[in-house]
Amino acid sequence: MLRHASKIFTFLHFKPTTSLFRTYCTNKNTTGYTQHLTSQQQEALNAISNKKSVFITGSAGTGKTFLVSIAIDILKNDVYKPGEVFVTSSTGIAACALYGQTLHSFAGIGLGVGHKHGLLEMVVRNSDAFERWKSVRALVIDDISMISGDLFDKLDYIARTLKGRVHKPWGGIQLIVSGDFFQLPPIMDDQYPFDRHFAFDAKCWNATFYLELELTPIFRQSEQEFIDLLQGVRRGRLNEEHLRILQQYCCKEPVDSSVTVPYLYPLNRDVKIVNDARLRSLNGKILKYTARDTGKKAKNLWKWEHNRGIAPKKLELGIGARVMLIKNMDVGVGLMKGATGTIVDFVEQTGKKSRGVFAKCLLPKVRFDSGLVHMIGPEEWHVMEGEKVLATRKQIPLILAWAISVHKCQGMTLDCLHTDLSKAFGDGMVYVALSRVRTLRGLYLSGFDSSKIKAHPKVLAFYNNHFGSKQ
Ligand SMILES: Nc1ncnc2c1ncn2[C@@H]1O[C@H](COP(=O)(O)OP(=O)(O)OP(=O)(O)O)[C@@H](O)[C@H]1O
Repeated sequence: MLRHASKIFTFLHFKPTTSLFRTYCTNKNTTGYTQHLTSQQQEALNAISNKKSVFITGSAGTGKTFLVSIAIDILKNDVYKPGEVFVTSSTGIAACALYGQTLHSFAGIGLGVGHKHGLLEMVVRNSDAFERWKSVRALVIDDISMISGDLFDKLDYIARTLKGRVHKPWGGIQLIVSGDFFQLPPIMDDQYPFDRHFAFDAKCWNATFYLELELTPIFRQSEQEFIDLLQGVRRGRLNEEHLRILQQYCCKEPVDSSVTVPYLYPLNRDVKIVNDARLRSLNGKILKYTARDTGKKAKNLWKWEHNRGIAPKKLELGIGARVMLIKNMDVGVGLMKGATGTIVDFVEQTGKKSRGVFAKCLLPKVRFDSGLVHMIGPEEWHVMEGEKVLATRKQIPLILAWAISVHKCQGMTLDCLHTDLSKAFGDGMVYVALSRVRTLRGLYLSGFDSSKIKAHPKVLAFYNNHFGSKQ
């Protein structure tokens, strides 16, 4: 009781109290969050509310994204004007989750290829991008692991020049950067100088941050042996005990045959083949849902954003289809991103909510694995530029879920998953896949190859040097 009370005490004594309390209440009302902040999370928010640049890292499930969403609220409401805070991510999926845009589209640098002077000229010629750089006072970058050090330095150069403060890192813009370098790395490309592959390799990295913080308590998993195993996988170091546990979960079949476990594939191509084949094998009627996209400005840009976002343009569903919810609807009753279930019916829906968007106004009724049966109506996704809505997509918040890609499930928490670790490629992929699942009981492996579990030596060295974390 005392412990609980003191946690609330520290929570309420965080400055600015009003904003955090508002965030907390907002979260509670709309998504059912009821968490209290850890002292590390509070330390980060203290620095952020004092306009310091902060790098937040930590293992999967330590609450990085959760913390960043609170930080955004504080920055927009208590530190700056909403239009001075820009929220970005390396991928459209993560950007949509935080109601932001990709870093590339914020910056107005196209693919970001070429010399920094050329990119600066590109920004100056683009009045919208130029205006964004002029207005931005705080820039949030989530999922930093997929941004290269080369790009990080180029953006620092653009910021210094456009802000007219060439001696200040990022021209004095406050940076809130989060991510885990042990997860998916930047796509290898000849254009990146090898010595500046990771963002932490950037020449400006050390000068940029006032605080670099590694969050340690893990919230997604609670079994200690699973947490230890995941830490081993994260660092590419598996001991005999970890290998024995993975072996034990290899080729295990679901005990309850009525439970269908989603299969995680590294490649989208494989995901589509499996889902299409399974949908057609149901031999039932297939209903097609086409998303309604709106937004006048930068049509190509938002199409590009959405295509990397999570709501599909075209969605095919049928009775018996395995589906996954891709948006938090009501966390309190279990309608959260990542919840899986089966379509049991289609229900005719008249009225405003479904008008004109979906074929025959039939909405899917899903029996979730939790037992909850719920009709799923359309939801909206926005591509934001600061406070401005650039584009909106309206679609049923479901995807077929016999198979899912590792990239699509990033940031998600799953009750169970099936994967073949021997097919993984690249650093971090095995770790991202395994760390989605809450418990070892929910893990089904059809193979694993211990040589595929590896961490990049530079990433290991970065964490050892910066955080002294050698666990
Ligand atoms: N202080 C806290 N107390 C309790 N739960 C928390 C706390 N902070 C975060 N969580 C919960 O932990 C879970 C994981 O958080 P989140 O998705 O933000 O982790 P993450 O570090 O971004 O993970 P990943 O790297 O896999 O994307 C969420 O359900 C979140 O609500």
